[in-house]
Amino acid sequence: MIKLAPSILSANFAALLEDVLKAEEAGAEYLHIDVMDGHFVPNLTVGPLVVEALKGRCRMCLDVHLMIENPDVFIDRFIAAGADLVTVHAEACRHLHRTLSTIKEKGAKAGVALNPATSPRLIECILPMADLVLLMTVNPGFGGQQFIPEVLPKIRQVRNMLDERGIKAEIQVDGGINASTAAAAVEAGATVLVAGSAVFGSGDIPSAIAQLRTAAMRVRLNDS
Ligand SMILES: O=C(CO)[C@H](O)[C@H](O)COP(=O)(O)O
Ligand SMILES: [Fe+2]
Repeated sequence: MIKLAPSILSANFAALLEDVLKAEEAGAEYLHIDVMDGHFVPNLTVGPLVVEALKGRCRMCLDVHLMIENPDVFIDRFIAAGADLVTVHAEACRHLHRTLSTIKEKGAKAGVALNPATSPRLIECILPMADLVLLMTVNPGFGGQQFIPEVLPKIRQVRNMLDERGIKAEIQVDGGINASTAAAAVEAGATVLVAGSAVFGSGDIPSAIAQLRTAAMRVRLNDS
């Protein structure tokens, strides 16, 4: 089953809960919250207050994507605010094993993210402790960018690494995902699709979610 993770990066922040509930009613399983610090990426977004404001107001998995330096400093606060899943960038962690352990000890699921230029070999040793591997399909920092097709072989590579080791972690793809690019990502092995502009920027949230679901399911039906 493919899961959909609309990213609030493209939502209407003046009516955030309304947009979020539309996505939930349309069947989205995760709510993707992009956290940027102006250092790891050249943009600033939201912090734990926004997670806290949404906690208990929707049933979707609160999926926090930390694009920040020194994520260890903030992990506690995001989990206390209600994050169900916390994803850190391998490129931002000096002691990735320790960081993932901390996330799990504090009671959240642990995800590890890789930029388009980073090799999956970097995370080979910690794969057994990851609940999710996020493969960026754009360079992180902004919504509305074009999907980078060169990441597709990397999705396949991570799919094989997980399958060979019998690890059940999800593979999440993030950046430039829409009804046209979703199929290739799912075909390569992705199981969770993040989409910001294609959902919240579409003007019709339920129809955008339905289109993504159809695109993903078509691949699965062709496979079976
Ligand atoms: O992490 C991100 C950017 O760094 C966002 O989750 C991603 O870009 C979603 O936006 P879009 O679907 O519009 O590309
Ligand atoms: Fe993201």
